[in-house]
Amino acid sequence: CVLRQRQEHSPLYKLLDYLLKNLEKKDSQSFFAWPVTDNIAPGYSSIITQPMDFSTMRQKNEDGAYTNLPQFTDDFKLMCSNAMTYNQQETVYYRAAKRLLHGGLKILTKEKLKLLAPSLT
Ligand SMILES: COc1ccc(OC)c(-c2cc(C(C)=O)n3cccnc23)c1
Repeated sequence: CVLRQRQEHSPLYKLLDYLLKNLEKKDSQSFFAWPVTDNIAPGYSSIITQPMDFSTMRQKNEDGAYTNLPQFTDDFKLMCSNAMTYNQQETVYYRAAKRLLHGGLKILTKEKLKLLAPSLT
């Protein structure tokens, strides 16, 4: 059998993996861990045309689909705004999304992060 060369991960991959772990910690109820299904959220797939969740973001990072930090940040914002579109303002999901968005953007837009090599942002 051909020995699979262990793929070295790029600096961007490692940064996004680190950021993902920290963002997922903010979702203590795992509302954003997996894709929202029409079973748990009636009509979801006809209202939300671009679904996004942490497991999809993780898979995209594994696949090398992110080539810079803004692409990753866009998916994070999409995930939160989907929840603030589908769910009414007074729901636990809307509030969780709003909290996650603000807490997450603080990490993602830190000046320190932007000082990283320009190729990462
Ligand atoms: C109550 O337990 C769970 C478990 C997983 C969920 O989404 C992956 C959700 C969930 C997550 C969402 C979102 C993110 O809109 N949602 C909306 C309506 C009804 N349920 C949800 C809830």
